[in-house]
Amino acid sequence: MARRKIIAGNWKMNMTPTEAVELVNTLKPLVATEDADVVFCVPAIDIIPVMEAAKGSNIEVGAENMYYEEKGAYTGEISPAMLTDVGVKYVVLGHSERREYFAETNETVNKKMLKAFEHGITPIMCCGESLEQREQGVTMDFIRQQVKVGFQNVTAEQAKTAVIAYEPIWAIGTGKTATTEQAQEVCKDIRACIAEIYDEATAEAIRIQYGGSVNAATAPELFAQPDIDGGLVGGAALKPDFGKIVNYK
Ligand SMILES: O=C(CO)COP(=O)(O)O
Repeated sequence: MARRKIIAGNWKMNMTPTEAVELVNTLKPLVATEDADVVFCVPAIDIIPVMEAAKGSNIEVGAENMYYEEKGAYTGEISPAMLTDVGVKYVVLGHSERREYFAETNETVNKKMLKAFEHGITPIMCCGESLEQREQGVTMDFIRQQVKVGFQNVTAEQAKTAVIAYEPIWAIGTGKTATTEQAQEVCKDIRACIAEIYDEATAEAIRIQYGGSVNAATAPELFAQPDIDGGLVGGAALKPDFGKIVNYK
């Protein structure tokens, strides 16, 4: 069974609601395709205007984060029900920037994963090593731990619908894309890890993206790899180039 590609933009803390609507209007015709799922993961305040602007297009809207409690005294947080209420289908969880600047751990990512599934939101769970870890040769040990803990108590049926984004930290926003071989190797190992936790059928179904300085030039080769099912794109998702990335073939 061929997995459907999923190409997502992670806008990070860019684009005011006004700018967001302009960007969607620019990108809408450029990202039209029937061959892949196209997701714009945007800041919480942009979600509703982006959904309005994207109406009638193939663009799905995702969030960049979410809290794991249902509701209550958690100043500044966004709940899963707030996202589903406006039709959000995806949420990026455990991005390395959230792990680094907002103290997210494998355990909090796991809590968010379970909540996302409970509410029918597809998580895009990020993992990836630092340059130091790569140089020390512990890349896969580190990522396996992120995946194992992140998927704790997630059922095989849920895991089949999940998305994992492999994002080497040293490749994010640096212009230094991992080589195709490096990216394919780790994505293959992540799939093997899922097969160990669950079974072959789950490993075959789960979609694994590569992220880190993906651009229109590198996307075609990366996305042609057997274990890379698309990308999570930062900087280039804010430009017309995102249309070329989506229509990489
Ligand atoms: O972090 C990323 C996507 O989540 C990658 O960002 P860049 O594409 O800007 O390197």
